[in-house]
Amino acid sequence: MRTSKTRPRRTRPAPNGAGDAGPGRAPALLVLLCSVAAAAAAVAQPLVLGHTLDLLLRGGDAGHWPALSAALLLGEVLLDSLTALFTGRCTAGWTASIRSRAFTGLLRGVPDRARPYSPGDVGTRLTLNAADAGGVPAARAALAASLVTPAGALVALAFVDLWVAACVLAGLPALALVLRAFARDTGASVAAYQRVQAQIASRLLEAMEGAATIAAAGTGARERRRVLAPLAELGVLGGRMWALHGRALARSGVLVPLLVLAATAVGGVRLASGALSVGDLLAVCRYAQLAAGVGGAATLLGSIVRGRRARERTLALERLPALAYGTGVLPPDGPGDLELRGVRVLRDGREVLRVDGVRVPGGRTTAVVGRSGAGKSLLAAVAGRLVDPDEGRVLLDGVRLDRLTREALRTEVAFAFERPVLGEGTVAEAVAAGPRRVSPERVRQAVRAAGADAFVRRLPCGADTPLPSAPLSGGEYQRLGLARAFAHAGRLLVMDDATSSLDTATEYEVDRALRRSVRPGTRLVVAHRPSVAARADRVIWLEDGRVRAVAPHRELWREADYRALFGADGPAPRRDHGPLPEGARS
Ligand SMILES: Nc1ncnc2c1ncn2[C@@H]1O[C@H](COP(=O)(O)OP(=O)(O)OP(=O)(O)O)[C@@H](O)[C@H]1O
Repeated sequence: MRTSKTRPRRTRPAPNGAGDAGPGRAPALLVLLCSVAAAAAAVAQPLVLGHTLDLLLRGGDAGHWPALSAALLLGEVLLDSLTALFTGRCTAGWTASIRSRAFTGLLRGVPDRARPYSPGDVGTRLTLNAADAGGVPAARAALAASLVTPAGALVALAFVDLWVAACVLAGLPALALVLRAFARDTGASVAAYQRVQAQIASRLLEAMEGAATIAAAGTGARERRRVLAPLAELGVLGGRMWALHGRALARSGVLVPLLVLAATAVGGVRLASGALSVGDLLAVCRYAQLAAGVGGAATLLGSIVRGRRARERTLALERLPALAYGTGVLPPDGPGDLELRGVRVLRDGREVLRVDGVRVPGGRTTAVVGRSGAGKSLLAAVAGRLVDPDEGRVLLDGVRLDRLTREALRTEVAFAFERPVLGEGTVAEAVAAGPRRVSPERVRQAVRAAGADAFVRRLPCGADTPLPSAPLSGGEYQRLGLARAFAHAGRLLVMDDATSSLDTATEYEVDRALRRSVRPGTRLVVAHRPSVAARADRVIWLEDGRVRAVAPHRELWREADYRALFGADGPAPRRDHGPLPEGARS
């Protein structure tokens, strides 16, 4: 096995896309400012109200004090409304930014590396988790402000009466302990809860995708049990979280009234001794309540803990390894010679592909065959650099693929897949979408070459029919994927089982049209049918991730093992297998 000395550049984490650095500090700062101002108004109120009461009790003119009390009350209401408004904006901004970073990372990531994340899991991360994560900056600002009220209340209390302040201060450590225990215990439960939530979403999505299979097999009840199986664990975890929350609230629910009662008692004694006025007692009771309000931080603390876990989960998608591109370009008018040298692909510590010294001649068609799991799709992905090999190098016209710019790579290498994803635009837009603009004429030509023109004409608005409202069969949809690849064909076209849903006659027609009317170039075709292998100039035969042979189909057909690949037994036929178009063989 030859391995390259200069390893190709490894994957690296995707950089953040432009414009998704988040809404910055401003929205959270606004939340902080408004809530601190509201807290300040709340703290000032008892002092002003107490003083107003004393003035009124004395029967004199209270002057501007009643108006000041009313203004403070109004101001607090207004500031609370502004806090709610800015909290919503801040949360929405951060949610959008976190979601878009994760989404960008997901789209940039090497597709093969995103495989462990099921669609349901990704859906949960991008929706529920992103929303929880987006709430953290506003919750953090609100938490900071929520500490201003008790702290301000304590200072004001000390200003009114030191004895009552000392009494409240003595009770606060117990409340702080309750909060600490809550934050610590909640963290673990929240992480597990989010994991199980994602598990249920994944299973549900799988079941929806396989609805036809489930209906046909009559396994609906079993599937329902499977989807809902993690529900019991979710219930336990949810119960545990609520119990923690409830316990924290219950403890602070006992502590807070006790603290207020103690403060009132001390204030009463001070009133009796003449050290406090009635207005002062009113202020003291209110301040004791505000100071003990530190317990309300438990809810905010819970949101922050939950949001931080959710952020980690969501942004794990941003950190998916992405391909790094070079600055190289391909020599103009190269024939499209592809070469794989010392290529090794490892997954989970296992070698799943090893290809060394294999050349795919330019301008010819090479089929890749092998049993299921032999490594055909991986070879196709490595050949067109959807995945970098862990070792070795792939060269197109003598240039390493990982040294090419993204543009050079994607305009010269086109892919067609078994199950293309074409988006929600019109048929024509779907075919035209790609690394470069293509003319409407080229789109029409590609649609014809893919054998799709007849059914596209029958659509309600022809090629202008939006895909979601186009009643297409699997094979028809597949042909639109082929048309897109044909429209953007460069010097290398990789077709990974891209004609699997076509009947043999249509497949043959598509092959003829491909040779006649699509830009000539190198074709690498993953094939399951002998007819496709027969039409190719050469065949790469893979077995257990290794190349067993590279030769024309007619030569390989002499081997029983090769014939067995296609379910053909018996002795080798004297003539080639499958329909051979003119000029298809060298
Ligand atoms: N991301 C991955 N993680 C783990 N194993 C992987 C990954 N990608 C591919 N493999 C493994 O590599 C082997 C080759 O996979 P590949 O999809 O290339 O097979 P294939 O020949 O195209 O099969 P089929 O004809 O069934 O599509 C399989 O054993 C597969 O499980």
